[in-house]
Amino acid sequence: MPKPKKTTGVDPKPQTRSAPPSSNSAPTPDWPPLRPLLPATDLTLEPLVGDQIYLVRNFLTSNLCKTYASFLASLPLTTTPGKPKKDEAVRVNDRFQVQDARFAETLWSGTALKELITTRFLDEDAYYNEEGEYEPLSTEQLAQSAKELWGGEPLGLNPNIRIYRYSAGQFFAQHYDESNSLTFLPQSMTKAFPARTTWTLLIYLTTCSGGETVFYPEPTRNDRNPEPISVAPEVGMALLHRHGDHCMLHEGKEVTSGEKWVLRSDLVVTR
Ligand SMILES: O=C(O)CCC(=O)C(=O)O
Ligand SMILES: [Fe+2]
Repeated sequence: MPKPKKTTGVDPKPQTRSAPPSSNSAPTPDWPPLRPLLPATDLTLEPLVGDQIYLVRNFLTSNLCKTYASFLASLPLTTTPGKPKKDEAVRVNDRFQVQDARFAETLWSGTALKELITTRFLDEDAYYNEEGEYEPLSTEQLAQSAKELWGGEPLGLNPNIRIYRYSAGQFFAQHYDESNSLTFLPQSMTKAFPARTTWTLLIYLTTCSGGETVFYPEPTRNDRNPEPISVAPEVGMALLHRHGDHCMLHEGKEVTSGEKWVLRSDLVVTR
């Protein structure tokens, strides 16, 4: 098997809310409003592999996904070449990329994501002491746990928004996602932070045949031949996986029928 590659395609230039769009980026789309949504209280961050992969089912409603898939089809998507540049993973899909800090902020705080990531990321067990009694965490304890899980204090989402459409025959070969450094200005603050991305966010807008995102755990002494972990796209499901130094090898399997639409960003935390 050829050595898996790192992906690029992430604009490493620092971006802030007030930064003018860079000349090589597309004009920001007139995104449909993110409604209807389920109330945040109906959603959970479900650990698929603790500390590595989390799912949020029904993160976007199926009506909203339909609206988005047809809206996104009107954007100028470009087919990535089958022959990648040196050191890039083979990736064959249609893609659209834009720097849009405002949309990234809406996706963060206009949905359940911010709440799930900053306050509702712990397992039930974390709230029970050794005697089995319920013991709420202090604000400081919660912030410390968030920092440990997310690799820093969560600030928001990467303004670098990527849209993928995979039709039958298209795929994204095995690779690791890289962490990127950026300067980040959260909506509610006046000061920009040195920041970096630590987790990949994928939001599936459709289902299809094939097209699973498959993760390959590293063999360990206890498990020399771990089973791959396969996630089949579900309408409106969000997937978060750790990237950078602790990224699991993964791929987007070939779509065999239908279309797989994915919206991608990354979690941004303090550096
Ligand atoms: O489309 C997928 O299932 C995987 C996408 C991916 O790995 C990426 O965007 O880096
Ligand atoms: Fe990836």
